[in-house]
Amino acid sequence: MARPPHQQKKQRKPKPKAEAPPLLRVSGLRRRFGEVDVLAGFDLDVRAGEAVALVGRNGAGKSTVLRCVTGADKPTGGTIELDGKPLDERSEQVRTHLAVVMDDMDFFPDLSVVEHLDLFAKAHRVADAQELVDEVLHEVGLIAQAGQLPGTLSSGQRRRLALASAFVRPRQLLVLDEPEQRLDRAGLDWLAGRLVQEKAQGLAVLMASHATALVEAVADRVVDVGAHREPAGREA
Ligand SMILES: Nc1ncnc2c1ncn2[C@@H]1O[C@H](COP(=O)(O)OP(=O)(O)OP(=O)(O)O)[C@@H](O)[C@H]1O
Repeated sequence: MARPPHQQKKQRKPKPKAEAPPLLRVSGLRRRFGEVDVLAGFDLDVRAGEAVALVGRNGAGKSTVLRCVTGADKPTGGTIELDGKPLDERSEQVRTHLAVVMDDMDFFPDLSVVEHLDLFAKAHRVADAQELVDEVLHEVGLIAQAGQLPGTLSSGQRRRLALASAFVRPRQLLVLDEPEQRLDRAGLDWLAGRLVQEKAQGLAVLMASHATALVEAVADRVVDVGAHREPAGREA
């Protein structure tokens, strides 16, 4: 039986959700090399749970954006904020937000695969580091190579180690520069699945990529860096 009106629970309309502030906000980013403005006012927002792919021709400036975001390069102008704080603060919070896999990752020549991952996990004070390292080693297919030194790995295995290092540490934003490089078909499928899973867990992904299938599988938004500029050699 229906309750009299004064006893009925009020059906509250759900309040419209204020749009979450972006985890990463890049505003008016400029980077000049010599006489060339590689980036001339680049804007980008990336929200938690979102993947953004930077695409574009060779030399468009994709890695330059990522290098500025990770603090590896210093912009000529503009601002970069991570969780509302200027990136150049390099605060503990900012450092623990970012997991980075760039093109040119170096490894210690005298530390084995498992020692690298242990180092990453323990340096970031991960609880149950050993368990997580073991899980990730299995996941990236490097369990048989756990005791090998980086110099004895194939280039694809080194790429898997670089990716593994991002998955054994805390992170809110994953920055990946052409993560598809040197991965075989199975590796590409695994990576796509893993990045979709990262998003589902509320993490943000920013990657530069030339791999159309990976971009299509993972990215919520695709940003063509330097789309407004002519390819090298065609500029007036
Ligand atoms: N340290 C540097 N000194 C001078 N020029 C640089 C430097 N770093 C990058 N550049 C130039 O900036 C431009 C953009 O380079 P960037 O690596 O960002 O391109 P990209 O879009 O990532 O290209 P690719 O698809 O080939 O990886 C290129 O013309 C490059 O030569």
